[in-house]
Amino acid sequence: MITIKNLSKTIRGNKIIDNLNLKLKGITGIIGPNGAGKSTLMKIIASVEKGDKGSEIIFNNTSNEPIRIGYLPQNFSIYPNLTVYEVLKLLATLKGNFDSAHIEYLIELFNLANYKNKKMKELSGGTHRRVGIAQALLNKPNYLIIDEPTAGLDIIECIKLRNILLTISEKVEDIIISSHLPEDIEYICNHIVVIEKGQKRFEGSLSEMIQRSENLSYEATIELNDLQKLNVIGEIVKIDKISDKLVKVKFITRKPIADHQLYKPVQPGFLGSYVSLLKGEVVP
Ligand SMILES: Nc1ncnc2c1ncn2[C@@H]1O[C@H](COP(=O)(O)OP(=O)(O)OP(=O)(O)O)[C@@H](O)[C@H]1O
Repeated sequence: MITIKNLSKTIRGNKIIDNLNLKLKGITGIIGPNGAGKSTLMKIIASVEKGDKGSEIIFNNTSNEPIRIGYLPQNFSIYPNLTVYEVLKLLATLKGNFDSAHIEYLIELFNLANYKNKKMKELSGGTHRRVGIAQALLNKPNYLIIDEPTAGLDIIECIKLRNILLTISEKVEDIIISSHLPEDIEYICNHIVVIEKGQKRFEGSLSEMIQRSENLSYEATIELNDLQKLNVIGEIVKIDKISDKLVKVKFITRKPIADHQLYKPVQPGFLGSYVSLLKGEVVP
């Protein structure tokens, strides 16, 4: 578990992180809108940056192993003219942990065998991201910090990477993933932190998060032309097209809904709960 106490970060007079207190355990997903402070928080946990005076990050290591942190920054673009193998070898050496068998294991785990001799600048976004996570595992970390694992990836690459992260989770004490994609968090994480404007809006399990916004979520089948009217009643979180004119819409609202023939109460799901939290519909 990683305990974060009174963490603040001020950059040029702006409070980017505002007194965060968190207990991160298992696979934690940090989610929030653009500019919420996720990357800044990840950098501080990875010890790349420091919090303001009085901020504490405590690694509650359950084993006798020394603390080793693996980190994938949001923008991982290094050594464009080196091959995948050369990058892994170089970074392992720099981390003081060159082990060719482990590099081969990571190449296999991340399905990189066909790219071993390709230059970094020749890789697709998905392959690049896989190399990024592989390099974060070079020092056999017990804490893994991955900033936006699926940034810019297509849906198939996203699914592959999520599966790999689940596989890795058995080998490390804690994984912390930040994302602005609800799917990343919903499918991988057992502990969720929602931050906005550097402040905590929620911390807990998926079921606890969903519980917070129960009785706020509804579904209705309406004419496409009526979508704007629904926008006045609540916040639309999902639209499924039924025909050229009809759509099934899921929305959240705190306003009392009388017509339960038209508007049926439904489970909010992760996305509904997340939007409720950001819209201040539920009390954190
Ligand atoms: N070095 C810096 N100097 C000035 N402002 C910064 C710096 N680093 C971050 N910020 C500001 O802090 C805020 C939070 O940035 P951060 O990158 O941590 O957010 P984020 O939640 O990761 O956003 P995104 O999802 O867009 O990546 C933003 O308003 C950003 O402009």
